[in-house]
Amino acid sequence: MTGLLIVTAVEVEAEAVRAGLDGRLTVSAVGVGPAAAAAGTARLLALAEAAGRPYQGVVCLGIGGGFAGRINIGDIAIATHAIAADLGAESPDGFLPIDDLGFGSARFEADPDLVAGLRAALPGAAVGTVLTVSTVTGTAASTETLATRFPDAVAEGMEGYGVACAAAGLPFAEVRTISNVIGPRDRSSWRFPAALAALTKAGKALGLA
Ligand SMILES: O=C(O)c1cccc(C(=O)CC[C@H]2O[C@@H](n3cnc4c(=O)[nH]cnc43)[C@H](O)[C@@H]2O)c1
Repeated sequence: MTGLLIVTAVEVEAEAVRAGLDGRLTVSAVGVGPAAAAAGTARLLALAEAAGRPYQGVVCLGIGGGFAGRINIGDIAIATHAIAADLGAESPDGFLPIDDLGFGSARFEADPDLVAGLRAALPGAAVGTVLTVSTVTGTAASTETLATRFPDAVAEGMEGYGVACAAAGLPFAEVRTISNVIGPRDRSSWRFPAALAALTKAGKALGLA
């Protein structure tokens, strides 16, 4: 996969991806959350464009939470869609996404060619929707709500939708490696080494594909 910009939220994730890539693609940490990720990604794309070396696509890579029963810690998730799960309005009848409010869409489809390439390079990966949240899900009630609203969601992270917005029509993909089960907050149960090792594996696959 050539000409891709790979973005992560934090530097430790970027280092894990680079460890698999041998410097063949640019990997940059752009910040935590959809707003920081969108701004950071847009800046990198604009700089490359101004330098006459525009990127051909953007991949958001990082660790994430996984929905129990759908994916396991240390597994890799390839997004078919990046959906901003908390972008909209609450109502007595339930959550209203911005799609229903007439303000655009909370949902981006990942580029089918990039998804196909990733699936071929990472045959053991789970494939499904990856949610973008501004607040890490941390109660049983909100986990149940999200699992019901998004039956095909396998994982959540905090950047995918923002990166997709910044990509502004360029091919976009998102890959999450699972550090924790989504549910009642218990930071001691997060398995960073397993998720970072899976990021290195994903980086290697990207470099070879
Ligand atoms: O403390 C560490 O060693 C460490 C190593 C690598 C990454 C981190 C982060 O805190 C990364 C923050 C990043 O993680 C994503 N994430 C992970 N789990 C979830 C989740 O359950 N729900 C939402 N996001 C999650 C997220 O994209 C953050 O940007 C720490």
